Amino acid sequence: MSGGQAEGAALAQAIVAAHAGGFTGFAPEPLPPPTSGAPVYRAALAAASQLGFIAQDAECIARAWAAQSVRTGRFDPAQWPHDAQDFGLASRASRASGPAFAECPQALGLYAVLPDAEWVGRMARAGVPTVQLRFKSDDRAAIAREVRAAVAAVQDTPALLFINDHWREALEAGTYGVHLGQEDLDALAAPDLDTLRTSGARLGVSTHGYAEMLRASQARPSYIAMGAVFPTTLKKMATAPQGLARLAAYAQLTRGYPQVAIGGIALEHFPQVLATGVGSIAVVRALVAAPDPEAAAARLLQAMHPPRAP
Ligand SMILES: Cc1ncc(COP(=O)(O)OP(=O)(O)O)c(N)n1
Ligand SMILES: Cc1ncsc1CCOP(=O)(O)O
Ligand SMILES: [Mg+2]
Repeated sequence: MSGGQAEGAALAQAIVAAHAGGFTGFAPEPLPPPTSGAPVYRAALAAASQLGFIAQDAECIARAWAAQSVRTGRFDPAQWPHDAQDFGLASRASRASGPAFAECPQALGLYAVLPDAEWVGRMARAGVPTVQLRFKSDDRAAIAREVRAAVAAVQDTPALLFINDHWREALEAGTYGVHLGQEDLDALAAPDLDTLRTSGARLGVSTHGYAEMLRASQARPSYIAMGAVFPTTLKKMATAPQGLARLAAYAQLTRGYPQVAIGGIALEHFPQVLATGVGSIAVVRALVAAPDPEAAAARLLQAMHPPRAP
């Protein structure tokens, strides 16, 4: 090992030593091919891989760490990068990153993701402030019907309605917003994204790690969803559950956006999830699999807004 390599390995070990206690529970990932020779970049790439970040996220972390050390003029292994500029995360506030989607509340509160319009109406009437129709079907007529029924179901309630996947039907029905996954966003042609944005509909985007957050920010959506935080049986996830420490890091990075945490979140997790700073928690099974969904909604709403200590 050359002197330079030994120095790089020592820097990487210093980062791992400073953060292994926080980012626990992930097996090391293979070291991806480096795209820069900068010593801090290389050390951070090795450290992030050792801490279990997948290649595309390790690359983002390494680049951010190098940018941070240039910006601050020093390298501190304890200072995990959190600055949006160091990551190249597009800001919602700055017009320099392009036009943004319409705003939604910074804190969307309890967010119920629901399989059909009947559930949407039921949870809206139970006082859930944000609801999503996640109706999985290839039948265009059935989709349009269900979207219209969901719009009607929230009409006499203050609930904000997002439609998952079916953005054209959502626009036709004039819903408050649309939720898209990364693949949906990638598949959307630029003119369609413009149509969606100029319609005034809010856009939420799913993310599962740093690289997807940077990608999502390019669209300057109304909110960024992050997960899965914990294991979920509802959906096959391509990435491991991210856990609370990563969620806290993601929330810090994306604090210019309203944030939604999702995935395996149950009542008992609410205090720790809220402590990461996210303004919204999305759940499926905690409501639809509950023996009494209205009572479950009341408990989750209370956990979302715990009374302050006197
Ligand atoms: C609030 C919220 N976050 C994430 C998702 C997941 O959406 P997506 O990635 O589009 O996956 P499907 O739900 O379509 O399977 C969501 N629906 N809501
Ligand atoms: C749709 C979706 N996207 C990421 S996790 C998830 C499912 C969340 O369901 P649950 O709250 O029951 O784990
Ligand atoms: Mg989807």
